[in-house]
Amino acid sequence: MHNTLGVAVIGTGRMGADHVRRIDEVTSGARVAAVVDIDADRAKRIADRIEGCTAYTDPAAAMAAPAVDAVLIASPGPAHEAALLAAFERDLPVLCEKPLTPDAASTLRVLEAEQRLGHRRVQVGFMRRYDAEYLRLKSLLAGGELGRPLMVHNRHRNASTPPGFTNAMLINDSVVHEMDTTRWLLDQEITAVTVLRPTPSGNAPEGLDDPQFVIFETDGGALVDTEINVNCRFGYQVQAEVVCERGTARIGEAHSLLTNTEGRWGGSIAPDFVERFEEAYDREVQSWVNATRRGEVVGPSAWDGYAAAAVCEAGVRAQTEGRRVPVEMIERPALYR
Ligand SMILES: NC(=O)C1=CN([C@@H]2O[C@H](COP(=O)(O)OP(=O)(O)OC[C@H]3O[C@@H](n4cnc5c(N)ncnc54)[C@H](O)[C@@H]3O)[C@@H](O)[C@H]2O)C=CC1
Ligand SMILES: O=C1[C@@H](O)[C@H](O)[C@@H](O)[C@H](O)[C@H]1O
Repeated sequence: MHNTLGVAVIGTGRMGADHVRRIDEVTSGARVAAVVDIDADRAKRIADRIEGCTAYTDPAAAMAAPAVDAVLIASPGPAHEAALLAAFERDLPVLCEKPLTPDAASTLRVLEAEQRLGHRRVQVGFMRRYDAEYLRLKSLLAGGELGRPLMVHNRHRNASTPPGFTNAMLINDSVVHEMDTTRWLLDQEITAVTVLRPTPSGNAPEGLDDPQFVIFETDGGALVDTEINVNCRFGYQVQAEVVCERGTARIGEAHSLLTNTEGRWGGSIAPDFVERFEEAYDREVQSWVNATRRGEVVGPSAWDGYAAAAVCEAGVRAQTEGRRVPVEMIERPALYR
C-alpha cells in the first residue's frame, strides 16, 4: 500500500464524480489513482482533470494497476457484484455505494466470497450513519435517557426521480436507507414489511406508484413507518422522529438557515442528497481512508448490506403482493459478529 492511498473509483456518474471530487479536494491521505466507466469518454474527461489518474473501462484492469490500493464502487447496483468479486480476487479494500447488490441472493454470494477471504474487506455506503444529526440521535438513544424506542416515523422525500425509476427501486434504492437507519439506531432486526399506497400523486411518472407508506416490524417490538415520496417537487427532505417511553427525539427539520423577513418565517430545503448529506459523505470517505491506511475495516459491513437486501426483498414482495411479508435472513456468520 502506498503512503497516500491510491483509490480506483468505479462509475463516474452522479455519485462517482462527486466522490472523485471529494477524494481529490477534501479527503486527506488518499488520491484518485484511477477512474473506471463503461462510458470511456466520461472516464477520460474526469481522469484528465487529475494528475496521475488513469481512465479505464474495465474495473478488473484498473484494480490490476500498481497505483491502485483500494476501490470505491459507485456504478449502478446491478454492476456491484462483479466489481466486488474482482476486488476480492486482489484482496483490495472496498467502499461500495448502497445497495451492496440489488437482491438478497447476489448479496449472499458477496458475503460468502468475503468469508472465503477470511477477513472483512467491505464498507457499505450507508452514509446516514455519518450524518451529524443521525449521530446525535443514535447517541441519545444509546444513552437510554428516553427509555425504550416504541415507534419511528420517517419521511424520505426527493424532488424528482431520474427516468426509469421503478416501484422496486423505490424500495431497493430509497427505502433501503431507512432499513439501515432502523437497524442501526434501534440495534434491532426488521422482521416484517407491509407497504400501503395512496392514490398516486399527479407528479408521479407513468408506472410509478408514488408516494408509498412502508411499515417495518422489528424483533424488539418497535413499529417503524416511512413516507417515501420521491417526486414531491419542493426539494430533498429526510426526517426521523423516534417515539420512546419517556419522550421523543426528532431530526431533519432545521437542516438549514432560518430567517425572519417581511412577515415570513422560514428556511430553505436542500435540492438533493448531494447537498443535504455532503458532510456525511465527507466523513464516510475520510473514515474509510483512515481505517484502510491503518489496515482496518470499520462502518457498515457486508452483513449490514445483506440484512438490508433481505428486508428489501420482503419489501418488494409486500409491494407487489399487497400483504405483510416476513423477512427471511440467514444466521449472522462468525466473521460479522
Ligand atoms: N448514498 C447515497 O445517498 C446515494 C447513493 N447512490 C448509489 O450510487 C451508485 C451510483 O448511482 P448514481 O451515481 O446515481 O448513478 P449514475 O447513473 O449517475 O452513474 C453511474 C455511472 O456508472 C457507469 N457504469 C455503469 N455500469 C458500469 C460498470 N459495469 N462499470 C463501470 N461503470 C459503470 C455509468 O456509465 C455511469 O457513468 C448506485 O449504487 C446508487 O444506489 C446514488 C445516489 C445517492
Ligand atoms: O441513495 C439515494 C438514491 O439512490 C435514491 O434514489 C434516493 O431516493 C435517496 O434519497 C438517495 O439517498
